[in-house]
Amino acid sequence: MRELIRNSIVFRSASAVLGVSFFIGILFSVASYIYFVDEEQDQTVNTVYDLLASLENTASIACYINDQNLANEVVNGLGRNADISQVSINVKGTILAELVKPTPPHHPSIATLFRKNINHIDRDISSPFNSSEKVCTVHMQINQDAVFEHSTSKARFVVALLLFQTVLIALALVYIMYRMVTNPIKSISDRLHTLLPQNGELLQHPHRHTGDELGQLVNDVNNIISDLVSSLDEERHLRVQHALGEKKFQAIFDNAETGIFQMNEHGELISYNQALARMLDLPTGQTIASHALLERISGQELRLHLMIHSAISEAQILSEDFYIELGQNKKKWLNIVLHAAENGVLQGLINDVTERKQQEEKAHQLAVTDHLTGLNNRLGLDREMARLAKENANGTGCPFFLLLIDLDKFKTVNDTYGHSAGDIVLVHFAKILLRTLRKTDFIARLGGDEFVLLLRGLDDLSKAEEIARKIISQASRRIDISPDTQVQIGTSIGISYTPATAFSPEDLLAQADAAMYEVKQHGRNAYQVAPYFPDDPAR
Ligand SMILES: Nc1nc2c(ncn2[C@@H]2O[C@H](COP(=O)(O)OP(=O)(O)OP(=O)(O)O)[C@@H](O)[C@H]2O)c(=O)[nH]1
Repeated sequence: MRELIRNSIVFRSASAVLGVSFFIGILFSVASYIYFVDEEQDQTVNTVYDLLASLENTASIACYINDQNLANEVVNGLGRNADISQVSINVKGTILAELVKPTPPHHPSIATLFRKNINHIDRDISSPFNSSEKVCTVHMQINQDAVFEHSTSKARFVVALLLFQTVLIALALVYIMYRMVTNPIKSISDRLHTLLPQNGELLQHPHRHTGDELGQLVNDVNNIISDLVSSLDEERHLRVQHALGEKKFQAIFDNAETGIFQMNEHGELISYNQALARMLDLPTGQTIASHALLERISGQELRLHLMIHSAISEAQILSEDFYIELGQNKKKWLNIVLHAAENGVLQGLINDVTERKQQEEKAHQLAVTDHLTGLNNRLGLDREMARLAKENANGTGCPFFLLLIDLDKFKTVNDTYGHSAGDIVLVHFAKILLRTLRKTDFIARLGGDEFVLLLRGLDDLSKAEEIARKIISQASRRIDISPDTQVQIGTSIGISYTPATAFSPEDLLAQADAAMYEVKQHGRNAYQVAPYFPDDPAR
């Protein structure tokens, strides 16, 4: 509390005014004191001279006629002056009259610094009849202490008056400052302490300060308060809106069927909703399974990291499908949509697209399947050949044999027994192929009675020839097209080969086709191996 008072503007301004006033007052008082002491001492000496002048004629007569009584009167007259301690009249070295007064002991003080050094006055007295003839000398000893005491008492009075005036002016100044400045400021400050702007309260103008600087200050503070209150109202309104938005988002986040998540730039989950936990088969609980997504898409992490990098660096919304396995026979396709939010945080959505993927797969399968035999069709072959060509070019492929098969005299079956009989033959032949080949081999019907086999991973021509022979043998057996009708067909096979190096699918097929054409030319129902030129740059 004492500290508060000491720091208050009222206390400090009053102290400053009083301090400055006293300093100036004391300065002027000291100057006035010195001046008055000096003046008074000069005045005293002048008075002594005046007194001597008034008695000079009497002294002149007393000396001239050598009248001791008259000289004593002059001496006593001069001696009545309190500032003279000793008077004597000397006539030609002889004292005619003398007065010596007892002097009190001298007490030195700091004030005596201003004392003038006037010891004595000697005055030559002229003859009453001839002013140029000196008849005697009057010697006066000055009582310096008396002169000084007399002078300082007057100066002290003046100084006291001056100090009193200073005190009065200082107090008046303090009072005026208190009434006009510090008290109004204090009342504004006290009001500000208890002001409740949210209740619409404003500062009041101090009494008689409406139009001056303090009035302006109050107006400005009120304007700031009003602006502040309206800003606070706006902010409160925004906060409410924000809270509502958050609630809505939280409801969507909790109840959405879509998985919603946040992840960091390393692919670690920061937060996710229930839908995502269900999709990834995560245990429900407080702990965030941060590595769950990376674990579930095992083997495709690089794709996710590339996606994260692009989302951040290109500020794009990216979408990709990922394949996950949740235990045995529980496979899912998830579509992940990702975009960078801020500070390396990414937001994303995950949808289960397993059904769509399955339909796509079905459609794809349908597109590459021969409807009659269930084998691959030409499109299927083209895609498979393109895939193998890419693998071989990348160095990740394998050698294989291509067998191009064309049934012999198939047209006759169609023409003799009808198209459906031809279909039975085609399906029968397809079954032979499926029976004869490994699961890893590829079988396609290009159309009509033309088939292609890809014996993958096979590097041994004798084995390819053995398979060709087996097919020819099995296909040559009679086929029942109805309980009482049988047909027999033959097969012509052209064989081409590629090692695990880059190859041209068209060339490989053309080589087999040429070999097969040779077989047709030379009696059919046999196989022919296309010549293999490992150094042929055209391969
Ligand atoms: N049944 C049936 N016949 C088809 C189908 N697609 C094409 N064909 C017929 O299959 C026949 C194939 O003709 P070719 O291979 O030229 O006749 P081919 O008698 O085998 O002659 P070579 O090969 O020289 O022995 C044509 O008659 C086509 O109409 C089909 O899906 N089903």
